[in-house]
Amino acid sequence: MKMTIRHASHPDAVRGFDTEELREHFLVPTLFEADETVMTYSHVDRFVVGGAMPVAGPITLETHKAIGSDTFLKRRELGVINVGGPGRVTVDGVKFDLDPRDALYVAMGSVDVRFESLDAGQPAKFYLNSAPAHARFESMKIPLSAARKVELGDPAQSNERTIYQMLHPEVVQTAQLVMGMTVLKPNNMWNTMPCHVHDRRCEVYFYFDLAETARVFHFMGEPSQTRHLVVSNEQALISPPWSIHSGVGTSNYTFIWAMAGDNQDFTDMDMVGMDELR
Ligand SMILES: O=C(O)C(=O)C[C@H](O)C(=O)CO
Ligand SMILES: [Zn+2]
Repeated sequence: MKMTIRHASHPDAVRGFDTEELREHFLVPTLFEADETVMTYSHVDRFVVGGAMPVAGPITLETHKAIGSDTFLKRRELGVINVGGPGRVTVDGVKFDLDPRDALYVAMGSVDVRFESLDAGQPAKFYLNSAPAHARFESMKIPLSAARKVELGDPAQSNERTIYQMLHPEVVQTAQLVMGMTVLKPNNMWNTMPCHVHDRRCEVYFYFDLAETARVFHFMGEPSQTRHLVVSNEQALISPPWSIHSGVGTSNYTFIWAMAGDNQDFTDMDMVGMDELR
């Protein structure tokens, strides 16, 4: 396992960051390496974001000193969404086959977690989000078709999109993880604008379905001090609770969002008026 540690940042400090510092603190540039688990541990809500891409054989979820337990999920829960070819996750001997875009919730206390691809020519890419848990719920597969679907946006604002709420209290019980996927329709480039902050939860974004030369300009920062990160395909970023999170692409794209914190209420957002943005 490869592990990078990120510390939490105070908004007053971030005001002075240049482009490189912003990227070092908030962008997660690499998630998928063949036959590796690549993880970033953030001290924002102790959120772990990572990827597992099994090619030559299965990958086992290992623990790390940062996790502080003899198994990764002893005091944590895990959300998985497959963004590659067909794959399988085996949790303590129970097999969950995940087609592209399917999700899996893995319960706290699960010990033996293995990731494998079902077609070596088209490896699975398991995008991983983990947060501390206080109780064990049941591991459960959430096929894309079982997600709670919300249609949003307007072609006049270039933001028509479908939100698939996958790890959501109305779909599966979790301790704190909330997770899903937003698919922008063709010719629609904006997500989450008008924007919001939600101080009760952090949010982690993972952008994909982008061509090699396409980019998303992800907006962050305090409403009165906005900054941006230029994001390529299959990169993630950590959005601290005090930050807006919104983006515009050079083409349409898909992203996975995940939240952890004091509540699981998707609608608990503090909307930011357009006249507040600077
Ligand atoms: O497209 C959107 O709008 C979203 O996907 C919103 C995010 O899920 C979000 O910010 C939830 O807090
Ligand atoms: Zn949000």
